[in-house]
Amino acid sequence: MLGKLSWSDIPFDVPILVGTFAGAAIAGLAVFGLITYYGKWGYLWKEWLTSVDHKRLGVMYIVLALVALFRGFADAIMMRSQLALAYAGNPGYLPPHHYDQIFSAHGTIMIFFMAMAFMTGLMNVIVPLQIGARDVAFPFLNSLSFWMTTVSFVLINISLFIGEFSQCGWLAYPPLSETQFSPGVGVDYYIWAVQLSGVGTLLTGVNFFTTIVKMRAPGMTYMKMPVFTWTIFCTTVLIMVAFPILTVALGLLGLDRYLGMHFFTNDGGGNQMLYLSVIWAWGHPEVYILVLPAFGAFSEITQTFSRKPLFGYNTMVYATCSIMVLSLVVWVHHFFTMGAGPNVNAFFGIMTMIIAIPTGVKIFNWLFTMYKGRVEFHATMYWVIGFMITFSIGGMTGVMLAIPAADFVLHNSLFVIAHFHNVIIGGVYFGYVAAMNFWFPKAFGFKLNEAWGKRAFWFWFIGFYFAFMPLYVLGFMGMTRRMNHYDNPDWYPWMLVAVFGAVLIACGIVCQLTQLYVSIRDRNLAENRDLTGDPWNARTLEWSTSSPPPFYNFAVVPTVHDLDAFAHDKEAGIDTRAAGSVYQPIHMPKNTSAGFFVGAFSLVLGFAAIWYIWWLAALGLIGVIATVIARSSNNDVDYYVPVSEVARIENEHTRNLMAAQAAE
Ligand code: HEA
Ligand code: HEM
Ligand SMILES: [Cu+2]
Repeated sequence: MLGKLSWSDIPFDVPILVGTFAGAAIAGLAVFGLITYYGKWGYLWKEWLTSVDHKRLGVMYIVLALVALFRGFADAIMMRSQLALAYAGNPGYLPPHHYDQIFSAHGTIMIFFMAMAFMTGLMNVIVPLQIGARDVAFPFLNSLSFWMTTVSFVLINISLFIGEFSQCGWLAYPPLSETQFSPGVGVDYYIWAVQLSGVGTLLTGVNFFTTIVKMRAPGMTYMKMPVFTWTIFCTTVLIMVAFPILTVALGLLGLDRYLGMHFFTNDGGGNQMLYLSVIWAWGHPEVYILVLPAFGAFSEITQTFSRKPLFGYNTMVYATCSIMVLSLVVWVHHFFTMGAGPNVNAFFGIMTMIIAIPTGVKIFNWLFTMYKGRVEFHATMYWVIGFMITFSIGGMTGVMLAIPAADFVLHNSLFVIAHFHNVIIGGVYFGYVAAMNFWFPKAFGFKLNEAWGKRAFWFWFIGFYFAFMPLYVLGFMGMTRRMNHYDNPDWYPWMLVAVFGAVLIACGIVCQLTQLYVSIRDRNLAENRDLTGDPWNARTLEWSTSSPPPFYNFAVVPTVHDLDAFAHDKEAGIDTRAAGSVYQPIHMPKNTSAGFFVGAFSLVLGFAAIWYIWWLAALGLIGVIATVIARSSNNDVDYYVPVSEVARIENEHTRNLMAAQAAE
């Protein structure tokens, strides 16, 4: 009846998990109780959970990302403290099978649910506004993508309390991940969670690609598109090229596990090396999917806070496109040691090193943008400057790894771990946090507190160096990755430094939470409110509408005359909002619960398939198909906002604008 599921799969004997479960249950009940107490269920359901508004979906993605950050960081601090203890005969507090699940969950969650969700959230909030559109091309699909991502994250968290998670690292290499060596449900949890979220990401890629190609405001040619939109454009291309590869790789692994096929086993004619090639053909573009939007955010922020147009817009665009193309031809650098031969390794090594050129172009463009600018050292700029320093170091160590001969020594060592946290934290995470500080007033109408933002920055920045520089040293000393205990006394002091760094990062996260709390508390103070819609005197279209923007974004679709459309209009004295002009009724999509239900049924399908509960899996699948049919046969999906409503909202914004001007 319940497939493989039985009481013994609930880990009552692991105190950490029971404690976590109790904590999560209490927190969940508290949230549930508060929403019920304040009678907010209706509001939450109608305005948020069933919303197809890109801005709201974006905010929900970022909330998901922050939750994933806590979960991923909890795993990280457990690994760091284990390795600060588990030395010279002391086994530490995490048995190997648990430790292995932790690094696998940490990597999977941080990449798929922290970084990807954060990035998708940012593109949702910003891109349609930046190109002068009223929504994305396929609003319902957007909601569906969000729910696919969310249920996948739920699925991973279920694995904490029912069964186990994969012990095979964030990419589940066979043969370890085959049934023979991983007979439990851990790898199946991994496969289903990543597959479902991958579907969501692919749909997002198609959606935003179409949006950018088809829905730019009149006059916005490709070379007048804001840099952030350019980076998202390249990211969506990479998503459309790379994510199907991931789906196939995991699909084949799933066939091996579920139907006893032999794609990646050594017997029966399969070959595990094939898996490495396929998974990295997705995996390497994936890291650029994450970092390109961060580059876009840095470009917007640097030009705004340097009070200058971006230095070298054209080269920035060409550099982004070259990185996009090059990132598709370097994947073999992840398995130089596999034995493809010196010629193959040389080709991929050289291609990898070439990426340093367009990336360097970008770094120098940002520096020249700041050069002779009136740089305002706003909290947001701290993250940008911290990024330029940290990312350059991480990029250089990447170039070291790109030398096949050097990689033969460094592969699988902590040097690699140090390299990629160096680029991911210094590049991706710093970029997203900078973007959040920058665009927060646009999304909510008030600014984030600067003092706490700076404190968060310093903790993260210094904490990063303490936590990860020791790993470079340890890598040179020969310490391999994914170790759960060791005996070498020379390694021990460096591990203590690393755990100290992780504690500093924890303080950084606490400061970020405090920043959010303080900003929400003080949101009505005059200095925090953004009544103008343009708090930073910025250059692109999203700042030309109110903060937060009305649900239709623009009452009158703006016409673009130049690069940095809004800056141009401000200088030319053009009233971008065309206030007083005759409004037209606005065509908008209606909210729908279909995305939520497809997500919910997918969760049932995934969970049931993991546990071999086939009748339930069938029900889940039928639910998905039925919801899709119901949605497709529903013609009542859109409506027109009447002119009177538009005029009311716009007049209110005009009043705010005038009040703000009078206050100045
Ligand atoms: C956002 C994520 C991100 C980014 C941007 C990068 C960027 C780069 N990465 Fe990294 N990498 C990862 C994430 C990332 N990587 C991950 C997650 C792994 C490991 C996964 C795993 O095994 O689990 C990995 C692993 C990895 C390996 C495999 C190591 C191994 O397993 O043995 C290699 C080898 O070539 C490599 C190389 C590079 C290079 C050359 C760059 C370049 O793009 C860097 C370019 C940037 C600069 C060089 C700095 C700025 C430039 C200048 C200031 C100009 C002057 C510089 C020069 C002339 C050198 N990376
Ligand atoms: C916030 C601070 C962070 C700390 C302290 C931290 C710490 C760690 C540690 C200790 C490991 C295991 C190293 C080993 O194999 O011995 C690890 C692995 C990893 N981390 Fe992080 N990490 C952090 C943030 C991140 C972020 C933000 C990401 C990605 C967005 C990330 C992605 C990964 C990945 C992909 C792995 C590899 C997992 C595997 O081996 O399969 N980490 N991290
Ligand atoms: Cu790579």
